[in-house]
Parts: sequence; C-alpha cells; structure tokens
Amino acid sequence: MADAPPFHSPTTHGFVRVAAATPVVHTADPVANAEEHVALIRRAAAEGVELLVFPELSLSAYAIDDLVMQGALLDEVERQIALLAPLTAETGVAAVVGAPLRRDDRLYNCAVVLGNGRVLGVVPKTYLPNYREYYEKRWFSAGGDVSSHDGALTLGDEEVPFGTDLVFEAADRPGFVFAVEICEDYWAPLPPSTRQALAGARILLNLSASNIVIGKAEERALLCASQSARAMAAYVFAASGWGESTTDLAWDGQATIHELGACLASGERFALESHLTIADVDIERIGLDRLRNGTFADCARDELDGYVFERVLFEAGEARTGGPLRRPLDRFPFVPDDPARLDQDCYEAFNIQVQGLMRRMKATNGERLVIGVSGGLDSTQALLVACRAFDRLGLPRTGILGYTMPGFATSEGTKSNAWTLMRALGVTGEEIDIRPTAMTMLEGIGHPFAQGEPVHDITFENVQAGLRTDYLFRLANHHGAFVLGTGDLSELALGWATYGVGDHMSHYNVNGGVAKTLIRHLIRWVADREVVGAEAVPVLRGILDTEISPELVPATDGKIQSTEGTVGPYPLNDFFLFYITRYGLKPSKVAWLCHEAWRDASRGHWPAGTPEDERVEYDLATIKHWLRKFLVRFFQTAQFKRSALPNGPKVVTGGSLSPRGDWRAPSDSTARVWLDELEANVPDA
Ligand SMILES: Nc1ncnc2c1ncn2[C@@H]1O[C@H](COP(=O)(O)OP(=O)(O)OC[C@H]2O[C@@H]([n+]3cccc(C(=O)O)c3)[C@H](O)[C@@H]2O)[C@@H](O)[C@H]1O
Ligand SMILES: Nc1ncnc2c1ncn2[C@@H]1O[C@H](COP(=O)(O)OP(=O)(O)OP(=O)(O)O)[C@@H](O)[C@H]1O
Ligand SMILES: NC(=O)CC[C@H](N)C(=O)O
Repeated sequence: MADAPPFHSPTTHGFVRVAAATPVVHTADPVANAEEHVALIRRAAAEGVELLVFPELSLSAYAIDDLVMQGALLDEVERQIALLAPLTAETGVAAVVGAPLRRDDRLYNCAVVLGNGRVLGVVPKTYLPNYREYYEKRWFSAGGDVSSHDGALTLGDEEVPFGTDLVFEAADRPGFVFAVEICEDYWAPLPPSTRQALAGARILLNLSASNIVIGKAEERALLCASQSARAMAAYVFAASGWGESTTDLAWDGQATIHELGACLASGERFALESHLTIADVDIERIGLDRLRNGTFADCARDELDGYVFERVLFEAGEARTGGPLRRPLDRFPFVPDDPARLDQDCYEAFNIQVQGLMRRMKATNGERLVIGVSGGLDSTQALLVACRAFDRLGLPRTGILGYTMPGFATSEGTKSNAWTLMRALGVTGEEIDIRPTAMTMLEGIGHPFAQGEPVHDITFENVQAGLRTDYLFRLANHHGAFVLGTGDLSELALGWATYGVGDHMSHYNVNGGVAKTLIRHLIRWVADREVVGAEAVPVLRGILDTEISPELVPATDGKIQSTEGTVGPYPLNDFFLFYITRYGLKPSKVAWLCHEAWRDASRGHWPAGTPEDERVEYDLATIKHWLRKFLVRFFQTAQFKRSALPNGPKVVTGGSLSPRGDWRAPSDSTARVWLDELEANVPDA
C-alpha cells in the first residue's frame, strides 16, 4: 500500500505553490536572460515552488523594438529554450517563459510552457497593444485565432502544441490546471483567461511587460483581483522590471498572486535584484467554490459553445512542499487582522444588525421591546444594537425593557454589570428573581434539587433558561413589546442553547448571524467609538473581561461554569465553523489550517485589541480533540435547533445558519463521515 501523504504539507491539503519571477533583464541578450532564468528556477525549486511564471518576452527582453526582428536574436532565443527545458525535469518546477517565436512567416509574442523536461506547449498573445506607447503590431501577429488543432509549432526538432486553446493539466494532481495569457490580454473586456477558467483552469498566469507610470500599479492589482474573483481562480501576474530598456519607458517589476479576489502575495517593486514572489494557492477551495456557485458552470455551458480547449497533460510529481503554509491565514476568520478591514467589518456588522431590527420595529409599529440582560457578551451586544436602533428611529430608549433575572448560579459580578449597563444606556431596567418559580417547577416535575439534593443536571439548567424565556414572552404580551433574541452564530453551530422554551427562541434575533469571536470585537468597537454614548464604556470593558458562562450551574470551589471548558475555545470553534460552512473543507484540512494558524502565538498578526492573555496557541492534539466534538455537535446533535430559528439578518459570508438565510441540513443526520475522515487523516501527535 502506498504511504499516506505527509500531513504537514500544503500539497496534501490541495495547495499548489506558485511563484512570479522578477528577473533582472538583459536587453536583447537571450544568453544572459536564460542565466537569470536558470538561477530563479533553481531558487524556486529550493522553495518548493511547483509552477513559476516569468514576464513577457523574458528571454529576449520586451523593450527592444525592431531588434526583435533580428534572425540572430530569434535563433538564440530558440536555442535557450532548448537548454532550459531539461531543467524542469531536474527540478520538478514547471516554468512559463516569454519568447518571440516564428511560424509560417509570422512572429508571435509567446508564453512557452516548460515542464517534465520538455516544451509542453506554446501560447501566443491574443491582444497586441498598438496605441500610445505600444507598437506591437509592427512586429507581431495576433494569436487569437491560432488553434492547436491547426498545426504544431516547430522548436528545434520538436513539434509542440501551439494555440490560445491550451490548458495545462497535472495528470497526477486533481484540480492542478493552469492556463496563460499575456499582458494586454487581461486589459481586454473579455480576457482569454475568462474562457480558460470556464474550461477548467484554476490557476491563470499572466506574463507581462507593463511599463510603469503613476497609478498603473493600482490598476494592475485591481485587474488581477477582479479577474481572480470573476473567473473564480488564482491569478499570478509577473511584470518585467529592472534592466528593461529605459529609452522611453520605465519598469517596476510588479508581481502579485491573487485568489478569489484576495491578494496572497505581492513582490517588491523597483528592486534591483532578481527575486521571486511566492504563495500557496488553494486549488481545492477554488474547485469547491465553483461547485457551490452554479453560475460558474452555467456560464461555462453558454460561453464555451464553439470553443474546444486542448488539455495538455503533465506530471506534477509527489508533494515536495513542506510547511509552513505560504499565504496569509487569519487566526480568526470572522475577525480580520488588518485594523482598517476590522473597522469596516464592525461598521457593516453593527449596521446590518441595527437595520434588521429597525425594519422589524417599523413593520410592527413597535415602540417597545424586552430583552433579558445577563451581563454576558451576547445580551450586551443585542442591547447595544437595540439602543442604536431606537436612537435612529427617534424612539426613547426607555422603551427598551431590560430584565435581569438572577437564578441559582448568577454571580454578583454579572448581575451588577447588567444593572450598570442598563443604567448607563438609559433603558428601563427591572429585576425578576426566577428562583421561586424555578423551585415550584422543579418541585412540580419531581426534580431532586427541590428536595435539597445538589443535582445540577440538564433539566436543572433548562428550567432556568426556559423560565427566563417564558417571563420575557409574557412580559412582551403585557407591555405590547417583542422579545429580542441574543443567541449568536457560534452557539447555533454548537447547539449551545435551550431549545424552544429557552434562549433559542425569540421574536427577532439580531445576533444569530454573528460569530462569538466577532461579537467581542463589535462590543469593543462600539465602546471605542462611543457609538451609544460614553457612559457605558467602562462597563462594556468590564463585560469584555468576564469569562463566558451560561451561569446555570452554581460555581464549585469558586470555579464558575465555563462554556469553553465544555464546548471548546470559541476561537477554535469559529475557525472550524467558517471553513466547514463557507467552503465545505474536509475536517483534516480544517485541522491542518487551524494548526497552521494557531500553533505559534508569536507568528503573524493578531486583530487589534486582542488582550495579551488571549494570545494563546494550540497544538494539533488539542485542535483534533475540539474538532471531534465540534463535528458531533454541528453535524449530528445541533441541527434540529437550527431548523427552527427565529428571524434575523445574515451578517457574515461564513454563512447564516438559518435554514432560510443559508445553511440547510437534515435534523436527523450523523457525523460519521466527518469523524471517519478526521480519524483517518489527522495524526494524533
Ligand atoms: N434531532 C432532534 N430532533 C428533535 N428533538 C431532539 C433532537 N435531538 C435532541 N432532541 C431533544 O431536545 C432536547 C435537548 O435539547 P435542549 O432542551 O435544548 O437541551 P440540551 O441541548 O440538552 O441542553 C441545552 C444546553 O445549552 C446550554 N445553554 C443553555 C442556555 C444558554 C446557554 C448559553 O450559554 O448561551 C447555554 C446548557 O448549558 C445546556 O448544555 C431533548 O429533549 C431531546 O430529546
Ligand atoms: N441572569 C440573567 N438575567 C437575564 N437574562 C439572562 C440571564 N442569564 C441569561 N439570560 C438570557 O439568556 C440569554 C442566554 O444566556 P447566556 O448566558 O448564553 O448569554 P449571555 O450571558 O448574554 O452571553 P454569553 O453566552 O456570551 O455569556 C442571555 O443572552 C440573556 O438574554
Ligand atoms: N505589454 C503589454 O501588453 C502592455 C499593455 C498594457 N495595457 C499596459 O498598459 O501595460
């Protein structure tokens, strides 16, 4: 039996390591340029790169004007291609180089794809710029109508596939399919890479020689980002830099790698040394996203009518890339590290919540709502949303009826936070002690706690959670109000709520679309910006410092009931939730990514405002332990709660778990397939 693929390799988890090369250019000197190529291919191999793209006309240089028509130069370019090809077998790197090549009395501006020691194929440039500073039609023929079915290209003694209809596919690595276009091609309204993607290419390469003028780098990055988003692909862009002739123009050597709209890596511009820009692209995620988004396949059916792409097969070989992962990876998928992005996300999340509630208040002519205020994170966030909604609707905050309802395990700390918060926000505060009613119910059902026995089981917990909800619903009737729900997305993922007659139910829930890790930052954001006034800021900071607890079971030996002690740390659960619901990734990949993100607290960035004591790390065994529990909760035991949810807005792309807002699943399923995959593919140590 073959050995299991190495767990700690990006290749095992569906990544391909790609690079954009920025060689120092030697004007009209193919021999010197080939030397730069050799050095960069070797360096790429040492970095575990599997696919490397060079700039446009990288073997001749781009800005050589009429010299590109010289026989000596064209012959030398062909000789250097023949010398470079074997290096791709020796190193295992597939390399795409730029070259002017002749066929049938025409000269083409080409991308030459080298792999497995030979020329796999040659793709001519489709769109030749011939305006302002560009004169390409003076030298080159446009390749748009060149099809590999109309004949090969002769290079030395070899006949190689030649056309704009080529996509290159690794026979031994599902989804490792790439295609190439050349500079101006992606300035066209319909770049060739669009159809290449529809034909199955997941990695799109652009060999470019784009002179730099003010503002151009931003424009190129925009095109790369948008093409990677629209074509649902990775887009690798390599522009020529230092050494290109500055007779009339200048060259910055921009190199970027984008995937599904996001920038994974960008190289140094205006550098004087040859260098590589490297990133691991997730071809599996691209495949899953295309699968999920039916529009991609529908568009392929419409737009590929009449186009026949030729698949050129090559061998990618065994996994050579070791960890760590070479791409940005947020520890908190719902909470970006970048402060500007986090600010924007908080602004949007808070306003989505506020707008959702305002619409419902308007639609019901509501002027009052009731909410249970515990002094915990979720009810605090819902209360902040309510205050802002009331302010914007011009309603007095006294119409928000906050009830703090101490039970058998409510601590003085949270109760006093609840009161301070309600007072600081100027809402109507009331207190209802639920213990006498809870005792009556426990007695009525014959529960041993009513006889003085310290039995703190699920029934004991749910009697309290249920009574609070019962009170809130009847108070709503009594005051002509509706009940504002507080349960968050992470709790819904875990089924961490009391079903039906419990905190699971409300008339409208503003938090159901917000993950717990984001709720923390939202409260911080509201406090920092004094969105609901300055008075509540100190108590909001105090609430952020309180351990998360349902406070349904009394503390033992001074230790309060810890939610995260039972369900696992929310940062891990939110990580699992995001990758499983948003992309449908396998548990083993989620575990590996999570380990990459969390194994070393000193690596990478933390979202602004993360306290020092929350900057922790997790080993693989811990991650596997909690992921196992998550899978059971998420796939097996919690869905019935999600199948019956109150209304509330979808907030994050990671998904809403409402059966109407996004996630649909059976309430009687099993977690077996996910657990089996986890056990089979994640080592214990
Ligand atoms: N698939 C399915 N279809 C229909 N019914 C199903 C079912 N699976 C279980 N059930 C039934 O559902 C009941 C179990 O569900 P449920 O009554 O909700 O009870 P359960 O999930 O066992 O307990 C609620 C949990 O949430 C925690 N909680 C409660 C309140 C607030 C917070 C918080 O911190 O936010 C946490 C609490 O500590 C406790 O661990 C059982 O009667 C079971 O028979
Ligand atoms: N002592 C309490 N007084 C009033 N309402 C409560 C009390 N305890 C719980 N609730 C209500 O039940 C909901 C669920 O309780 P839970 O403890 O999960 O939430 P929380 O305390 O707001 O937030 P977190 O789960 O982040 O601690 C609360 O949001 C609140 O609306
Ligand atoms: N080499 C090219 O195709 C350059 C054209 C491209 N539109 C540019 O502005 O850089």
